[in-house]
Formats: sequence, C-alpha cells, structure tokens
Amino acid sequence: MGRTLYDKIWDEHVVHTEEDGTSILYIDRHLVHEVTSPQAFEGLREAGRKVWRISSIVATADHNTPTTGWELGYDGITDLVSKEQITTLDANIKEFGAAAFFPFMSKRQGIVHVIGPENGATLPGMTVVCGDSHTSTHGAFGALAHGIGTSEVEHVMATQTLLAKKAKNMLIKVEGAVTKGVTAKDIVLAIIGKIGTAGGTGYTIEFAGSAIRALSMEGRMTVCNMAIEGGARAGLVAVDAKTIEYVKGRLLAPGTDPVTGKFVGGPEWDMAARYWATLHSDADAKFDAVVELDASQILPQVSWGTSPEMVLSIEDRVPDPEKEKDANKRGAIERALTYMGLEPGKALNDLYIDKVFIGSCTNSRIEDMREAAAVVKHIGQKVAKNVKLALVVPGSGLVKEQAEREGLDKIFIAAGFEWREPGCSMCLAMNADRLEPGERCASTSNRNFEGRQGAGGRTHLVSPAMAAAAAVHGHFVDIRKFV
Ligand SMILES: CC(C)[C@H](C(=O)O)[C@@H](O)C(=O)O
Ligand code: SF4
Repeated sequence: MGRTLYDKIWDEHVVHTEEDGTSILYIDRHLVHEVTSPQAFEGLREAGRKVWRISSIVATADHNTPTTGWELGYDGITDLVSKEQITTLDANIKEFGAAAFFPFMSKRQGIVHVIGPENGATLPGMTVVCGDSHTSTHGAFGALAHGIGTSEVEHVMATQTLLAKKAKNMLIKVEGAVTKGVTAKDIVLAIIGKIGTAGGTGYTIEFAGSAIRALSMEGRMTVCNMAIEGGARAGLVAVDAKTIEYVKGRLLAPGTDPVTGKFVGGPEWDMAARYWATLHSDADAKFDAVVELDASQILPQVSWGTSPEMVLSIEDRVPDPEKEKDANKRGAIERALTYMGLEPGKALNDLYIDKVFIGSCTNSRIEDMREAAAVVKHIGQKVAKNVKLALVVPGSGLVKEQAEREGLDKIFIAAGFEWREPGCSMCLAMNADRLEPGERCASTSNRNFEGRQGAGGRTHLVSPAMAAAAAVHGHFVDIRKFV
C-alpha cells in the first residue's frame, strides 16, 4: 500500500516503537529561541550533560527583542525580563554551541520560523523541532516539524530524539483558483473556519490540491503556520520544483559554499535534490480523513471573535448568538462578542480599528511585505486618522534588507506606517509593542485569544493586503475592490 508523505518521513526517522505505539524519533534540526530554552540549558548544566549534536542547533532571539531603539544596543531593551532572556540565550549558546546563532541585532536575526527556512536550516524530509507551537510552519518544505515543550527541548538536546506517538493522516485538499486579492492567509483561515480549532487534533495535516500547489513557498508557510490553530501539531506540503528552487543557495543548505554563501552544487546537492523529489504522498496512499475546499469560493477572511475558528468573510456580519441552538456554542459567541465589543448583525466592513499590525511568523516574509506595500501604493492614501498606530515589522533582518532594497519601507513610511526592526513584536506583546485595553487591531498574526496582543486588546486576524487596506481606510474593506 502506498504511503503518505507523513508516513515516509516518520519511517525514515523512527528509531524504536513500543507496543503501545510510543516511539523514539530521531531529530535532524533543533531551532532554539530565548523563551523556551533557558530551563532546558539549565537542566543540561545541572546534569553535567552536553548537547548531543551541536550541528543540529540553530538559534535566534525573537519574542523579546524590541523593534525600536537598536541604536542603543542591548541598553535599548528596556524590559528587564526580556533583556535577561536575550542575554541568557547569548551565554547558553556560547557555552553549549550551535551550527548557527543569529543573536539580537545581527543581520540574520528574526522570528525563528522565518529565519529557519531563509537560511536553509529547514530542509525537505527533515524532522524539525522547536520549543514553539508554530514550528508547524516548516512543514511547507515537506519537513515533519512540530512544536515541543521545554522539557522536550532538554530531551532533544541531550539525546537528539523525541518521544512521540504517530498521529493519524488528514488530507486537506484545496482545489481550483482563488480570486484576485484572496491569499494564503484567507485559505488557511477559511480552512480553520471549516474544520474548527479542534478539527485537526490527533492528525498530521497534508495540505494539497491545485490552490496549494499554486502558492509560493511563503504562502505555503503561511498555511502550515496555522495548522496548529486547526488543532494539528504538524502540517505538510509535498515537495515540488518550487521547494527545491527556494532551498537552493541558502546558507546552510547542501551545495552552498559556506564562505561565499553562493550555490556551487556538487554530489551532496544532487543526492539531496533527488531524494527530496520523492517527498510526496503516493497516489494510492490512505488518509484517515479528507477535507475538501473549493478555492474559488474563498473570500477575504476576517476573524470576529477570540478563537481563530471564529472567522467569517468580509461580506458577512457579526454573528447573532440567538441563532445558535447549541447552548455551549451560544455562550462562547456571547462571551466573544462581549470581549470584542461587538453587536450582532454589524457588517464586518463597518468595524473601525485603532491599530494595525503587519508582521508575525504567519505574514512577515518578503512576499507579505510586497503584498501590503502594493495595496498601500495602489490605494494611494495615508493611514486613516482614527488609526493610532500602524506597524510593519519584517520577520527578519534579511527580509528587512530586501524590502528596503525594493523601496517598500519608503512606501510604508510615506503613508504613515512605522517601519520597525524584526521580531515577534505585537503578535504576543512580550515586548513593548502591544494593544491597550479596548483597542481594536487588524493583525496579520495567527492568534486572537483574549489578551493576546495586550490585556483587553481586540484582535482581528486578516491577510497583509486586508490589514494594509484597513489601515488606510480606518475600517475593514473588501480588498477585492482594490486589486
Ligand atoms: C512563546 C512560545 C512558547 C509561544 C508558542 O509556543 O507558540 C509563542 O510563540 C506563541 O506564539 O504563543
Ligand atoms: S511571531 Fe507570534 S506566533 Fe510566531 S513565534 Fe512569535 S509570538 Fe509565536
């Protein structure tokens, strides 16, 4: 019988399986950031252990790094807890080692899920872990990638393996072509709207179909990034020519000269590329669940509530709890409406916003920057008066550099956006960027839980194009009218 892509990567990495299915999985790549690594390093230190395979570790600081004040260096980190986490990571990497470390303010620093693929640390067929739930992002490369907890971080560091049970296989097929203005973010929000935040629980999801194949690698990362929001620890997309082309010439990829950083090829690259081309589900592979979506029916999405599944299209209205028969669901809607300060029946188009955040590991890559800048340029207006702050935060130093080379920063700044230094920023308010109580935000991030962007803050998840258009109009608009 044929195997799914997940089966194939699992089989390649499983070291041992107990009768109850508990397995030991070999880990190829371990991405590390400052929030979930301190206790792990401390645990190693206390036990007198070393990192098993230093060359598997790639580290950066992202959650706590400020997005302004870099001219002050480390003195620009005003929050003391943030500063401690960042300097602790520096000290730990110095002591334990890493294949690559992109510390605070270095050119390649950025959100861990942006810098992994960007530097060729994430490669097809790998098992990738990180003490971070959005590690699912890396599945866009046909890598089995998922988030782990801090104690697992220590376990992987000490043994290069992870205890895991194999998940079931789910196939989400998105067929057809999206309408202009509809992006990868809208596709994944529509998927979560359909399956719910628990829909993928217990599964590894493979995203497939012509609409997924048509996406760039950036778009595929956006989709896999939110697999976790759909309940699955890992999301996958099959390897194709686009995947291999993206990887070619990346700093840590085979075939790249480590000194010049240029692609030179060679037998290692050839062997890898041949293997990567096999990383897709077999035609006769069996999936435990199949979900299908018609891409042409997906409209620009806006989340209205406090969970990513509370999402509707821009043509819709805020739901009415009275119409929900299930008492639990009705209660959840009521609570979300109260928190979000929304009246049932209000058109999503009419929601005025206070802040805009374009960034996060979902939407801070070069393509997202281009998408948002193109909308701002096309509409040709400044950020609306009612919008107090419109932030654009590139996902990494390299994204920032590339965007500036293309003049995107100038478009944003001229329109009244703030162009910041890379990091997680207002995605989760671990640094100075946050919402004040009651503030409403159009955000390109992935979570809209209560308080996620600051206590009392109200988050609406949208695509970069939708966020940019909302910034200049002051309220949500249907982006299809402007592209
Ligand atoms: C801080 C980290 C552990 C957390 C995660 O695991 O996802 C964060 O990145 C988030 O997005 O909430
Ligand atoms: S950008 Fe947001 S979701 Fe992504 S790793 Fe940072 S905090 Fe988590």
